[in-house]
Amino acid sequence: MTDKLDPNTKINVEEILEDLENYHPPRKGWTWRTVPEGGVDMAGFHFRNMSEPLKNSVPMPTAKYFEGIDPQPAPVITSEIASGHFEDDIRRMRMAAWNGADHIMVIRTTGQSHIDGLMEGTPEGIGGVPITRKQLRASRKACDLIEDEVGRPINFHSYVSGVAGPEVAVLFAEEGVNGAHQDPQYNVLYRNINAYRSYVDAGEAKKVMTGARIFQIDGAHNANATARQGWKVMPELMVQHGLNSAFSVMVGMPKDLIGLSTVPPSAPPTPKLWFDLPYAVALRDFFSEYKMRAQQNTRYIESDINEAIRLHVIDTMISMLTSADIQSTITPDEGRNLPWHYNSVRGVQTVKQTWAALDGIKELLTLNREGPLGGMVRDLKERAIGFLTEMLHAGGYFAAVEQGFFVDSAEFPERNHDGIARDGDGGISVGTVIERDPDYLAPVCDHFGNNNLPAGVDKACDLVGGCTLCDPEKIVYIDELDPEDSAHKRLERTREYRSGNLLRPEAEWAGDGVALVELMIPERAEIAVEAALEMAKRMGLSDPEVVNLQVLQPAEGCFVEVKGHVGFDVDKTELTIPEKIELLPEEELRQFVTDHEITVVAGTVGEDEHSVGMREILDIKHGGLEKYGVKYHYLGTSVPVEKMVDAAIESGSDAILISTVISHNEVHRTMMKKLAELTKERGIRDEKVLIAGGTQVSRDMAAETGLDATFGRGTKGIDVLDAIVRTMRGREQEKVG
Ligand SMILES: Cc1ncc(COP(=O)(O)O)c(/C=N/CCC[C@H](N)C(=O)O)c1O
Repeated sequence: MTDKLDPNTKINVEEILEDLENYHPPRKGWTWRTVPEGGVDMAGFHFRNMSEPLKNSVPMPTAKYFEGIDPQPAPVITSEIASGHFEDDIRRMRMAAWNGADHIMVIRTTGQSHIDGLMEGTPEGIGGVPITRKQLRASRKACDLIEDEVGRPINFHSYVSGVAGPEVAVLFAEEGVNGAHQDPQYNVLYRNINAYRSYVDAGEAKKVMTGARIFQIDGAHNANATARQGWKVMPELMVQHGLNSAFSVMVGMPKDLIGLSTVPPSAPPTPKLWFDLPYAVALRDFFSEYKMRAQQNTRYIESDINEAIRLHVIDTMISMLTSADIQSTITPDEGRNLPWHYNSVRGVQTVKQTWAALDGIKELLTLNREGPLGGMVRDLKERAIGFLTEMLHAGGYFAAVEQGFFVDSAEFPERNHDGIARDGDGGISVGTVIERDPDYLAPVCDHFGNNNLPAGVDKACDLVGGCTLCDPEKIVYIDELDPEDSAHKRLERTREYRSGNLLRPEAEWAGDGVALVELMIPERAEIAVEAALEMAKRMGLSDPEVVNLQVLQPAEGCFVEVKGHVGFDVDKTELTIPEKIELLPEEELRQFVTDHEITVVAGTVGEDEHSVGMREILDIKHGGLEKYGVKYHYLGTSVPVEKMVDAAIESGSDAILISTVISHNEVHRTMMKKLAELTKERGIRDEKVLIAGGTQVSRDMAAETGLDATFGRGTKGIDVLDAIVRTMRGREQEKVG
């Protein structure tokens, strides 16, 4: 079994699944990032809100301008995964971790809350992953390898809720799950599980989670997502946070394990900050002793990924203006499909980029609590306290639930009386709370409520020689219940696409063949949809589906995104992979230019009037040679090759750059060969670097035409400079011998 991942080798999922019956997690409990007191310094930049950098990671694309740095925000960053195939998600966890996530949160399969026992094996999930012992062991085992590879612990997370809540909590404690949602209000309000049963179960679950130091996230975010107008439930959200936190403390959970799941509740086009900032401030005023798990808005995201990303940037900014111990991401495509792995990465990048951009913001800006913000904060607090007070007058929590206090569409104290009411004598599992006998005794640890331990017994499980929470060897491991509906069967089907030679695009599952096409259709929406589907079909995409349409102007046209499946495989052994050109570091190129005062002569040769390409190579505007200090003499277009050579001699230039776009009758080759021959005739071939470029020119033409380097489409100034420097340096080294 590999005990270390190689960054250049795909993770071996089959190997992860081996010997799981003997796997036990190397540690239990939640881990926070290491945040150096004095900040973090990278590439000459000082960061104030960052944690230790990673050993291996994928920096942002623009990091290449800043020595490739990849600063890591101080808070834990969450990536949420829900695909139904945990075996495919293991690779996605690795991608998320390399992009900066250290909290992998796995959504459970649809309806798992209503299953009154533990699921076993590795069946396929819908909208999420069946959380089972085998799946947890495989995922945690993969996270062990991935955290070692990136150089930072990973918190694996799922959900404790539903009628099997306590059993799931024990399973998580046994298997080293590091974080879990646990909030009895979730059962009551969103799964209609009997309220009394939910709180008794929650007591047990919280006790067990505490024993294993599993970090708890509450469920208040669900009210944001469920309420008709997300910002109207702000007073209630603070009450919901309070109820779960207070109950958790009563059960014995330490406050450093209690996380408030807070979502900035509104979104543009409303004046978002006037709702979300006062709320964020009021919440942190009330609950300063607890941990803040800031989420991003999931209620007001539609099918446009860019709109979602912009919203999430603002949500992240609100975290930075207030505080976040965990900054959770919502994949920007959650408003249109189950999260695709490259969108999970985009979600993490949103936090990384925003955090770096606004690093230290609280040292530059202070929240003006003397202005309207102070009043709005106070108003929210008063409303929350009023809500709680009215609950007491109504007869307490369970009575308030029965009266529909929660998720009412009005902002308390206004009421529309359309909240979620739950009958204390109703709901799933009603009447299943059984009072314990006075002499009740269970020989298990971390057990909630009265457990009459005999005198002199410190640990309950001493009575039976250890329980599964203390002695993992006592855990009964069930491998598969249905070998046909298992990860192994699915892995057989996808092996060629994961470790063989066949390639298909994928978005969610290995080999799913999903591709996304972006089109601008110059027509009104109802026509644009049908046209886009027809075009996707003709491109060979099967089951095409429009996943996003943005009207650019009702008559002029629409931007349309179409998802579909490709029906072919690409065999990678049949691909010609060009050798990778490693450019010299930019600073090295600049220094060489300075030391040698490099000058070039440039022009378009023959009867050829194309000038744009050469200008792009020369001018500073798009990263031309000028950007690196190179001086140039530009001779224009339709320049005779003789004139280029004369000019190079007269000016003492180091290089001659010719552009030759026209290629009928191979005239571009003729021009290139002529330049090489002419410099030889004039006895200056080894003094000048000879370079040609053009739309029909390719890199391998240099050898056949006798030039030093030749370039085709997409060439940048730095590519040409790299060739000049390498050629000149090579000649210098030859001279030295
Ligand atoms: C407090 C609580 N308990 C259980 C479950 C899961 O319950 P089931 O297995 O779907 O019945 C949830 C789910 N939350 C929705 C997604 C998470 C959200 N996007 C987040 O990032 O926090 C929950 O909130």
